[in-house]
Amino acid sequence: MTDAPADAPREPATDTDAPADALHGPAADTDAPREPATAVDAVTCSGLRYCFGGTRAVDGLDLTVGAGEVFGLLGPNGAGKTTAIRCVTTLLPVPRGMVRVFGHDAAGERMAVRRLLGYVPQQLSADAGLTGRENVALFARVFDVPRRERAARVGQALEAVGLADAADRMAGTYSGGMVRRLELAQALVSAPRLLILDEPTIGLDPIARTGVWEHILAVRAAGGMTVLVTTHYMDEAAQYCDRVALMHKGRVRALGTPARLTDDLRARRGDGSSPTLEDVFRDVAGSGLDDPGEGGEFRDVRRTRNTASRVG
Ligand SMILES: Nc1ncnc2c1ncn2[C@@H]1O[C@H](COP(=O)(O)OP(=O)(O)OP(=O)(O)O)[C@@H](O)[C@H]1O
Repeated sequence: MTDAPADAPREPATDTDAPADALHGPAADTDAPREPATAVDAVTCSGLRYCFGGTRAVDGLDLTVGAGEVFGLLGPNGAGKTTAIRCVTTLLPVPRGMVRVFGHDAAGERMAVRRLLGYVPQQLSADAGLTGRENVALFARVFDVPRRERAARVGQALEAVGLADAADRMAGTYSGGMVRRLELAQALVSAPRLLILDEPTIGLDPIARTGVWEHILAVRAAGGMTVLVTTHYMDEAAQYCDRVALMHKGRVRALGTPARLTDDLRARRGDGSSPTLEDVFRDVAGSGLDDPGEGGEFRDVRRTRNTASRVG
C-alpha cells in the first residue's frame, strides 16, 4: 500500500498502547477538569492541553459536542484543530478527565472510545492502487466488522456516499471529490456514533465541496450520528454546522451557532452591516485565514494534503 491509513485509529490495540505519533506528550497540567461530562454528550473537552515540545498546540480547550450535532472546529492553519481532534480520537495521549466520548474517558477507556468513532484524517487515507470497494473492505477488516457482514456493509457505505457505480474502479482514477467521499465510506463502514472529519473539503473545487457536505449531512440524517469537523472554510461552517467553535492559538475564542455569532457581532458593531463568520473570527482573533488550496484529481489531493501534513 502506498498511502496506508496510518493515521486512523485501528484495532488491535490495548488501552496501554502508546499511539504511534505520540512522540512528545501531553502538557504537564495539574488543572482539575472544569466541566464534568454528561453521558449523553458526544464529546466533552475539559481544559484540554497538548504540547509538542515547546509548542502549546492546544491550550485549555473547553467544549461540549451534543449527541447528533454537526459541530465545526474552525480556525486558520496552526490553530490547534487537528491536535484537538487527535486527542479526541485517542491518537494523542491525554490525562484522565480531559476528554470524554459518550461518557468514556479517552485516557482510561481508549478502546471503548475508538469503537465509537470513525475518523477521516487530513492526510490521504485511500490507496490509489486499490478499487473503491477494496479500500472500504480494508477498513472493514481493520475495524473488525464481522466477516459475514462485511460485503453488505461495504456496499452500503459506498452507496451512502454515491460511489456504488464507481466502486470497482481503481481509486487512482477518482476525482478529488470522489476520493474524499471514498474516505468517508471508509470511516462509515464501522457504523460509528461519532464521525470525525479533519478538513474534509480541503483542496476541492466548490462543486466537489458541496457534494462532500451533502453526503456528510445525508449519512448523519440517516444514522443520527454526531459529526465533529475541522475546517478553515468559514462559509462552509456557516452553511452546514449546527454550532461552531472558533479556535486561535490553541484556544476557543468564540462558541455558538453561526447565526448567533454573526448576530452578536452585528449588535456589537451597531452599524447595520451583515457580518459573516469570517468577520466574527477576525473580530475575536484579529487574524486572517489562509488561502484555500486547489485541486481536482487524486494526485492533486495527495499533493495538497501532503503539503499540510507533518511527520510527528
Ligand atoms: N507533530 C507535530 N510536531 C510538532 N509541532 C506540531 C505537530 N503537529 C502540530 N504541531 C504544531 O502545533 C500547532 C497546532 O497545529 P495543528 O495541526 O493542531 O493546527 P491546525 O489548526 O489543525 O492547523 P492545520 O489546518 O494546518 O492542520 C502548530 O503550531 C503546529 O506547528
